[in-house]
Amino acid sequence: METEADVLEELLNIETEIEDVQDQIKLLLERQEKLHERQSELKFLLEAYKASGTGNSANENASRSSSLEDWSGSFEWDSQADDVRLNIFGIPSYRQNQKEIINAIMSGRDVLVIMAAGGGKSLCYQLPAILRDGVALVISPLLSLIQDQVMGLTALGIPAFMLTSTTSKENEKFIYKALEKGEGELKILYVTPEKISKSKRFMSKLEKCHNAGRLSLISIDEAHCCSQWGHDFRPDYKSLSILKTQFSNVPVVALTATATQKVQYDVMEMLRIPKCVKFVSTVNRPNLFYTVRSKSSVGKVVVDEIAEFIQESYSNSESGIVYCFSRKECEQVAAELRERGIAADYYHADMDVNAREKVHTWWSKNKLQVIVGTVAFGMGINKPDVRFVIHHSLSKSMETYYQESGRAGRDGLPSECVLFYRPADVPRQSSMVFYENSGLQNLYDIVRYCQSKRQCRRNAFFRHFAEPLQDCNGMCDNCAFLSEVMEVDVSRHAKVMVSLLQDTQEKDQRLTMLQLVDKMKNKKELGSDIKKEEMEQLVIQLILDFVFKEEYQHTAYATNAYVTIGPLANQVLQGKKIVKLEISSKQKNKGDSMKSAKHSLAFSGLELKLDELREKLSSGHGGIFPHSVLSSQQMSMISSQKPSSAQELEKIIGKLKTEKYGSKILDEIKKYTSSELPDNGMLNEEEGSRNRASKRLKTKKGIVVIESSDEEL
Ligand SMILES: Nc1ncnc2c1ncn2[C@@H]1O[C@H](COP(=O)(O)OP(=O)(O)OP(=O)(O)O)[C@@H](O)[C@H]1O
Ligand SMILES: [Mg+2]
Repeated sequence: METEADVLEELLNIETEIEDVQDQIKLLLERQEKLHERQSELKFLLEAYKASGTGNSANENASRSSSLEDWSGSFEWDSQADDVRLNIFGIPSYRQNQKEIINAIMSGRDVLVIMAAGGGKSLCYQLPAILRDGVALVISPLLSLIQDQVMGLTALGIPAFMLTSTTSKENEKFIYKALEKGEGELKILYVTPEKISKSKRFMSKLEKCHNAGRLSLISIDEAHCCSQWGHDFRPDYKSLSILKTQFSNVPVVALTATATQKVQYDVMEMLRIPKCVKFVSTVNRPNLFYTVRSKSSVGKVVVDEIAEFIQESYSNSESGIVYCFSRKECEQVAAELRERGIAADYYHADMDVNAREKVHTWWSKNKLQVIVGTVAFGMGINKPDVRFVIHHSLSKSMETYYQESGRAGRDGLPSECVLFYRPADVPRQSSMVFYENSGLQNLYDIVRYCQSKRQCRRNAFFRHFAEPLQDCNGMCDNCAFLSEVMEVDVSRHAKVMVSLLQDTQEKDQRLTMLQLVDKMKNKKELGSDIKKEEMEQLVIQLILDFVFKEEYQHTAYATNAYVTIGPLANQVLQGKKIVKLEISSKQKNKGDSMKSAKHSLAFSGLELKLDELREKLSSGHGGIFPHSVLSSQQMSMISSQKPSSAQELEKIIGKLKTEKYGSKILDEIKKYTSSELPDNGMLNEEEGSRNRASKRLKTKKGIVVIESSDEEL
């Protein structure tokens, strides 16, 4: 006979099972949504393959243009464009897609450019701005970006101005006159989007300029700011739709470093350029070496490791960035790096604008080696020769990590991106992002990237941005050290962990990740075959696998993250789910990964001399940035070709720079070559490059040759 108690028990069991099933349904629905998203991305890719008619070569398709028109052919402006490229910009050849984009703009078409950070988007609109008659309007979101650009263009002798809150009355008058009456020399005018949305006066002058046929093109930089789906939405970008409405015959060029399909459509719609020619270059940055290093739980040890890395690999003050989680952490890490002899300072949103600008400028002028920043140190960074970006803590998504790490190596030279990861940083981040739309999903994507010791880091980016896979060329830690990883079956540990958590929950108690790991240590039956760090890694693995989930509770001071039972916990208990953990058999940390990536990172003796010279010249030319005088690439070309006449030098840096700095550069080359040892061409020891020569020898072993040149960027 069934008693009331029996019925009650069965009812309770059924209710628990229903909850369990509901959790699983939710999970499956989420999975279905992700699959749908991926399905549409793949369909798009397939279309792109078909449209380009190039079969299935990933590399060919890494660069896609949505139009069938051929923009790489000959055009009437070719020779003039080549002349401006070399003799004004000092750029010896085009990079991937630049020529085609320039041709499309010159033909009067609207254009959407998706090109990785440092790919060379600026040239794509600056060169047509010079070739076309009239004034080009450039909209850029940040004052600091605008200032850098105007300063760089002015140094090249290009009449570029900005109209912002910092513009003098005199310059404002000049600009308005130039717009209204075509008086004075003005080729490129930079404004922030607020100028378009808020200044009627400006808009009326712009209309006059357009009516007189003098508005040559409109360029919208960092165009992802238009979209709410982008990572940096700016409401003022919305008002830019007026530009195409008012000036329908003027070509609009929208440029951004990353944009998912959704963002691309949004940008096209927002800017009213549905028929634009779209140029999508690969997200691949072949010159970046990606590494994830395991992070100690002791703060001082982490800073020691960062300092050691910088001092070992970048002892000549090559620039870098260290990203931290919080403002307090930034200040602390900067101070500790300074204590260890590294010229570092911090940058975050709590500082006043002047202090921030000062730190940024010092760093841009190589007077400070490292900026320790929060995410606030973001879009305005224009420095091309950042050699390393270190993440002291986890980023909140793959997209932000791609952006932040992508600030390294914008000049195309080998650079490193190192992320210090420890599982305990996950709840720290998740308690900040869990309330954001897809916040946890995005975070778990980057956590998967960090936890993996096998998957190519680069491939993770290709997958994320729905791009065909390309070769990594050994340019990530996992590709370089694959053989040192074992997969260990930890199902037994997972089972114990699940039951432990279930018991705790039944007692109405909660556990954080670290508390759970602590309790696991007391489980005698497991012995000590997996270490504490691996146990932490396992908890995160189980969260990623839906065996556990995170839950949050607000206190007066913080939001705490707890680990609770997830929808697939029963599968582990019933032995239906095998849990595996990737464990390194050897510490691959101690910088060996970096060494394999080193590829002539160090300047040679002559480059070092040129570096000193550009430093001097830049302060003598109104304090422009050293890289505006000579880029790292130009220094390297000069040092290998050693031109001995102005004509030879011109072929590398163009006429304008040769006229300005040529005699000093040639003097430096002459001085240097006459001090070289006559017999074997080895460096004079005294010239010996502050350790660089010996460092070169040390790092020459195991060089990974990056086959890409500029063309592949
Ligand atoms: N064809 C080229 N050859 C050599 N260097 C180039 C070429 N085109 C651009 N550069 C250099 O590359 C660096 C990056 O260019 P640019 O600032 O235009 O990048 P970007 O695509 O706008 O990147 P971001 O998204 O970070 O703003 C600059 O120093 C620029 O002078
Ligand atoms: Mg740019």
